[in-house]
Amino acid sequence: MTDDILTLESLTAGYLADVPVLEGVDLAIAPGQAIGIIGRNGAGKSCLAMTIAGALAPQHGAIRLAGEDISATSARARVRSGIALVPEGRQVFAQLSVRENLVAAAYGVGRRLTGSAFGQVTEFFPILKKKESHLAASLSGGEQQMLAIARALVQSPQVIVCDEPSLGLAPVAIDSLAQTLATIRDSGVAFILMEQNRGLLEDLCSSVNLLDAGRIKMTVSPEELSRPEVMAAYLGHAPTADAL
Ligand SMILES: Nc1ncnc2c1ncn2[C@@H]1O[C@H](COP(=O)(O)OP(=O)(O)OP(=O)(O)O)[C@@H](O)[C@H]1O
Repeated sequence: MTDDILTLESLTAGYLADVPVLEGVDLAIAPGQAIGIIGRNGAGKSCLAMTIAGALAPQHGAIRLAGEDISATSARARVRSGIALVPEGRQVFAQLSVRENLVAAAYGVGRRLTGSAFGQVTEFFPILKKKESHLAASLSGGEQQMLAIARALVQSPQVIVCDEPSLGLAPVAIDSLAQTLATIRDSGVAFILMEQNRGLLEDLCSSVNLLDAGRIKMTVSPEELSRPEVMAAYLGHAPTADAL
């Protein structure tokens, strides 16, 4: 028995039956720990996020939450048991207000959004409280990302899987996102970040895994990301000055 909240054991999975994208992935993550996943386009990062969240079923191997094998459970059961997905592209309900988006997320785990839950979550993102009646479509990209994370938080997750949270955000929005995610992590929530932004990985993660053609090719500390051989493995060629 370990203290890890989530473990993946020899996980093989893909979008189509018998066409594996991920092969033999092993990962372990403790409460209050964040780990990063990097990889080229098509390496399988989104496939990994969706398999952990239960949107894709494993073909082989196991996913354990607090030691219990949840590999065969549905996406709905996964989120109820404490695994929340913040999908690539945010996917908030554009034509619902900020508050309605949070009500819908709470409903997804069979709860009403209480005033105190709304207060707790918007403490992390005060702008969402200020804009609670605004349509999600009217929010900036950074605010929509905050809403996507707030939707996960109202589901009281033990693990949040974030697929490319910095995508399309300005540097200042990424800095502010990193600070907030660090506060959430320090409250005991575990994070898996499919992410390309080195600053965000350095601010949040204790280790970073390089996914290459569906396999974990190496695991490094965030500080090691700038090593030429790590960057070359990630990029597939010698690094240039602005890479990663
Ligand atoms: N819906 C799908 N059906 C079948 N194959 C898919 C589907 N989506 C992606 N793939 C394939 O699965 C492989 C992994 O894709 P995936 O999107 O998981 O990688 P990724 O690392 O998230 O890439 P990106 O950084 O471009 O989002 C790729 O070869 C891709 O072409």
